[in-house]
Amino acid sequence: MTGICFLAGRTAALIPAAGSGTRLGLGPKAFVEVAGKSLLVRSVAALAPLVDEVLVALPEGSSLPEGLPARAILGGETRQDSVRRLLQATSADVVLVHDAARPFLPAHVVHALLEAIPETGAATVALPVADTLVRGEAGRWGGLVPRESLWAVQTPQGFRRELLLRAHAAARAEGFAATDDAGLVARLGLPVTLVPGDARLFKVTTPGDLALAQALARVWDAGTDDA
Ligand SMILES: Nc1ccn([C@@H]2O[C@H](COP(=O)(O)OP(=O)(O)OP(=O)(O)O)[C@@H](O)[C@H]2O)c(=O)n1
Ligand SMILES: C[C@](O)(CO)[C@H](O)COP(=O)(O)O
Repeated sequence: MTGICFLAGRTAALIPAAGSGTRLGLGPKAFVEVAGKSLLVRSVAALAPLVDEVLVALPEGSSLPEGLPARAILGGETRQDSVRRLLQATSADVVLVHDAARPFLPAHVVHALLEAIPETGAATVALPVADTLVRGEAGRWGGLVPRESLWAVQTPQGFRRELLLRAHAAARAEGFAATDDAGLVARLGLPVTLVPGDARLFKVTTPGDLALAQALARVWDAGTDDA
């Protein structure tokens, strides 16, 4: 396999990029550009050197930019559907699922994730919560939520492919929907390793996130941050 030598077999990056970007309001989000490069191009470029193949789930009627080192498939109705289709389109032994909407992916995070996968077969990048957390009740302070032991889940998430296929099949059979893939594995009662993530891995979801991404791109593209 390419680059990483502590995992046996082939590794594929699976990039769900078929969302409509409703909260951002600029059309299909993966094609929105930050400093001249789309979120999708940035995510593929971060992963392609570290894996054997890259597969991308796209919205109907769209195609990959020319020259991008990736293969496209048609995405599904939901993120979960898109990831299931991606899983079915590869025979890799290990898969890394990464949101196109998280364009700033440091290589050291991918290395740490790949290193963590063999122990349990399932691992996700996540960040310990740093803010005070509170329940909102009708717009008022409804009570503190202790933040100790709480992590905010990011992507990439890495799995033995067979394990994630099993988790997706079980979820589909039972009509269960989760907002991420590690949650489907955890739901089977199986362990998921948490790998410390990175603040720069935020998901571009709202116009405010896009403004942050434009600012970060200036140092990221100049190579003047510490990634
Ligand atoms: N049917 C879908 C829905 C989402 N995604 C992908 O899953 C990732 C996380 O989804 P999100 O940030 O929610 O993107 P959107 O669904 O595009 O955003 P919104 O919910 O605001 O419409 C994105 O890379 C998105 O393209 C996908 O592949 N297929
Ligand atoms: C997968 C994910 O990015 C982990 O935090 C998140 O759950 C995606 O959520 P979304 O509502 O589909 O953006």
